[in-house]
Amino acid sequence: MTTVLIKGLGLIGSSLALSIKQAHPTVHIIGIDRDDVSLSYARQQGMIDASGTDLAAVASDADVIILAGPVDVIVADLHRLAMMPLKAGVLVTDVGSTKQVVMHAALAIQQHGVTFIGGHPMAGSHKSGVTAGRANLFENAFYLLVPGRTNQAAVQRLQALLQATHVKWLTVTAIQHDRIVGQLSHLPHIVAAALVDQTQVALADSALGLRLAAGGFKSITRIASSDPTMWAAILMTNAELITNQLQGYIDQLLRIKTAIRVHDQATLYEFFATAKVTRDHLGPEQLGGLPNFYDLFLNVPDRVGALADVTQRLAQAQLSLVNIHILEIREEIDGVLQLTFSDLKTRTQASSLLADAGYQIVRRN
Ligand SMILES: NC(=O)c1ccc[n+]([C@@H]2O[C@H](COP(=O)([O-])OP(=O)(O)OC[C@H]3O[C@@H](n4cnc5c(N)ncnc54)[C@H](O)[C@@H]3O)[C@@H](O)[C@H]2O)c1
Ligand SMILES: O=C(O)C(=O)C[C@]1(C(=O)O)C=C[C@@H](O)C=C1
Repeated sequence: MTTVLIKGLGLIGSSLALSIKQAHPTVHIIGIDRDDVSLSYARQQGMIDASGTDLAAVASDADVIILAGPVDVIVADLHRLAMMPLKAGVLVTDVGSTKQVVMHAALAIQQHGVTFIGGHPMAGSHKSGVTAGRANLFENAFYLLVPGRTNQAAVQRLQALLQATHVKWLTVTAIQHDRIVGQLSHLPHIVAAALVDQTQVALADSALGLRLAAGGFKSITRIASSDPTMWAAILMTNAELITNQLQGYIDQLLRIKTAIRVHDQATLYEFFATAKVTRDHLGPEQLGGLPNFYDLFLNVPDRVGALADVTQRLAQAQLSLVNIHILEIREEIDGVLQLTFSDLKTRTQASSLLADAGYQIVRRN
């Protein structure tokens, strides 16, 4: 029997537990968390088979250890694991959002012959905690691996364990990881939080203030609802790269500020036009899109029952869906629904059916 230990049963830890159970129902999962309520919930939901609060008490039982707490906790856990007896052949991995600091902390267990693979599923949510966990959270997302000198067999062992995540595996170095993810994830979280905080202060004297926020403000600031403990740890463990990237962003804002002040229409046009071209090419398929499957993207109105209407129509016509994903739903504005089919014929039939029912097809690929 394989025993998997997951430390940190929040959004990511519980989602991994669910997907492991899906592909390997006989795997014995032990969950560790400092929060007893999360552990009871996870046991009730069948995400885990056993629970504990002390890493030292159960670490030596595990064939695989997944560290899924905030990055600073992952670092501390790696240091503690280096002092504990572990099973021969144990595979240790993490899910932290920064990798250089984690890989450095893993050196101690690696020196004891333990296999460590740095990991980071590039999917998540602004919601945190065990109740937000979903087996399909990572579907279509990139799952970045930093195997270092780990052999390919260990990488394949991890990928087989996490096969039901349906991710796209990608190997990177820790520095590559932190630079790219710093720009694509860490910086945007700072921008979102800064905008919310600054707006709150700027409109504090207005009775309406933030209540008037519409689609634009809400879509750019969704991630400002993320967990502050997790984000403080991320910024502190990727500080140098992020401060440089933040400076690049501040420089860009200052350039635009000047263009606005001097009424430099050409610069302002260029600013928006360049961003539009880049963003338009980052189509929904790059946010998801199962390889070798057939996607249909359609606009859905922001009204109760729209999602149910689409799925019911498909079910009545016996058109099977592989996956359904809401890419964007904004209040009072159409959202985009990604429907994935296993073959072209079904996708073509679904496309005609939904177009006939009045849905606007955005694209097919
Ligand atoms: N949220 C995302 O979008 C996302 C995506 C990819 C990776 N990550 C990374 O995954 C990790 C977990 O993030 P999450 O979103 O699941 O966070 P979360 O807040 O949902 O879960 C963290 C869990 O760890 C537990 N915990 C915290 N400190 C602990 C300690 N000292 N001992 C025992 N348990 C402890 C908490 O009780 C909680 O259940 C973080 O390192 C984060 O950077 C997050
Ligand atoms: O979708 C979200 O809400 C996320 O914030 C997910 C997100 C990100 O895209 O920045 C957040 C942190 C992770 O390390 C990876 C993914």
